[in-house]
Amino acid sequence: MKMPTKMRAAVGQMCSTDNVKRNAEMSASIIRRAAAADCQLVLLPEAADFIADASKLQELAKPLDSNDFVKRVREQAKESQVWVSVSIHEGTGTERCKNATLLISPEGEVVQNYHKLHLLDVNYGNDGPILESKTTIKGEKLLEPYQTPVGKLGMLCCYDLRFPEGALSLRRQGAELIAYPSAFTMQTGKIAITLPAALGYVFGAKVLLRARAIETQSYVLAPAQIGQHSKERETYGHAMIVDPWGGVVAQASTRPPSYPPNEDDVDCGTFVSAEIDLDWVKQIREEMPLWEQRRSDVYALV
Ligand SMILES: O=C(O)CNC(=O)[C@H](CS)NC(=O)CCC(=O)C(=O)O
Repeated sequence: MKMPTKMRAAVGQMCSTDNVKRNAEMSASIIRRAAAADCQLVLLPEAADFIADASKLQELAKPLDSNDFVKRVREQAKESQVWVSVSIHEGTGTERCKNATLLISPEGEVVQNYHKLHLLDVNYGNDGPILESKTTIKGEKLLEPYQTPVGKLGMLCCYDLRFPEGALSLRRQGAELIAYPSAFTMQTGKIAITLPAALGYVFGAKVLLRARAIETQSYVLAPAQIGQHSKERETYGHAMIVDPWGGVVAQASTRPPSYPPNEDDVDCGTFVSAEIDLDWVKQIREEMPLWEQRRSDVYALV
């Protein structure tokens, strides 16, 4: 009998605050509900553990072996019997943390820990300057795509989106799905398009997420933070799933949760899901064999 190849993945959208315990319960709630909706893989956004003032980093960023947030998410993955990916601030015992994306099995084990390669050190418009490297140690390697029931999952994170080499390299290593857990800034969320000016703004990251999906012929999974996290921090949302032709097949509501947050409402996170069709991925790659047509005689391959 042919194994079923159509499975479901979910991307979460939430508004993490400096209340780690609450963020853990919000994460668990998304996992529980997505599992009940027949998803085998649930992705939670960047900084799911907390979004807080840099002065609180030392206190809140815990190493993996003593991290109550991670413990709670692992328990829920096990209870709900799903694969989970979640991004956190991993404490290192130094002044800076690592921007870590964990992959957790349905047994509740952490099977991968990817550290964000590209840090958001920028100075533009109303957002800037932002210096992620002040608080974060950058990662040093890509991890080999991991075989999940939904497909081979390659891990990247948020700002990594702007460096297509990472996605191309993961595809070369066999990725069928590429994850970009994110906390998009308000300014990069919107990019101005000049023609026609009347249309105003399009969502910049959406352009990039679709480009990464099209050029790697892979599903792109982007869970996201949304809304007002504190007086100072706001993110853009737009959690989405893009199919390997670049179609946005799922996008979360653009409505942010209320601020200040209702601390008792741990079910205010949302998720959207999509069917993942690996037969189609295979077919697209056969019909348009980009990886056999690359010109290594002309340019360096990633
Ligand atoms: O650690 C935290 O508190 C949460 N992390 C973030 O918000 C990170 C770094 S500050 N955000 C991004 O990388 C957005 C990139 C972006 O928006 C783009 O490339 O368009």
